[in-house]
Amino acid sequence: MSKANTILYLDGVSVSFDGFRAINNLSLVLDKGEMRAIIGPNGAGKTTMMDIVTGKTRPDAGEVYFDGNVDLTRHDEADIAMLGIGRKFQKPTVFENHCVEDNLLLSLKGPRSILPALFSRRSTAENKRIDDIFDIIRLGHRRGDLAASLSHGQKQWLEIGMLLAQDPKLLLVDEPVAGMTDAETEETARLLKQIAETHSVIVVEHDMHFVRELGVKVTCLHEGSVLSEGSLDFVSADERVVEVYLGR
Ligand SMILES: Nc1ncnc2c1ncn2[C@@H]1O[C@H](COP(=O)(O)OP(=O)(O)OP(=O)(O)O)[C@@H](O)[C@H]1O
Repeated sequence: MSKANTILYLDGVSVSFDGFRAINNLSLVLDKGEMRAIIGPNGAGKTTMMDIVTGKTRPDAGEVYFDGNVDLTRHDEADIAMLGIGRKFQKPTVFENHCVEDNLLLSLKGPRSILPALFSRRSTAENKRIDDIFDIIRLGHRRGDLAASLSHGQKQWLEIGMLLAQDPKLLLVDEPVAGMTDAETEETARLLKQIAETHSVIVVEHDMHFVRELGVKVTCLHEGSVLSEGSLDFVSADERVVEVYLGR
């Protein structure tokens, strides 16, 4: 298959830990600009797949390409972040003792140290970037408030904003709605759809209501490989998916 229009291309990827195959001949392709939801039972390999993409774990076998022709197996974690892959872990890790706006400023892409980031005059372009991100993460009215005062859901949105500040081409988002209220969950689906208009996104989630709201192609992983892939309706009607995951 051609890698030309892909943002992520995994083929025949395997990795074992102490003889246990966590990822087993995994092939997964994401087109440029696509948002994909990844589902699957605990231990299916979702986190390990993202560890491979971000360079945290090296595959034992297989091809891992980013943005067409960049061989990610030849790059380390720091390189891969610079190349334009941003990852958001499940638990929010914002700078609690800084205000919301400073959290975004500290994350803006480019060589900067903390003090100049906070105290130097900002360029018009930087101000525009920050305003645009505030529009997406729905926190413009909380700019000056301490990050510690945000709700759990708002902290997740702020961290998504911090990811956007690094200007990634591909965002990997791990269980963003765990612990959110229903209203926050629905808003998060809208927010990610907005982000997906200009970025490629992979979202790992167990919340099927949220996955339905996203309205994107779904990949169900099981035992380190793709068990089923297609629309949510297609995947949820797959008896194997019901057996190992949805029916539980
Ligand atoms: N560093 C490691 N050393 C040993 N085993 C590991 C390591 N990382 C993952 N595994 C094992 O690999 C398998 C896949 O784990 P992984 O965390 O990728 O699954 P997951 O789909 O993300 O699950 P969850 O939904 O619970 O987060 C599990 O059986 C796990 O115990």
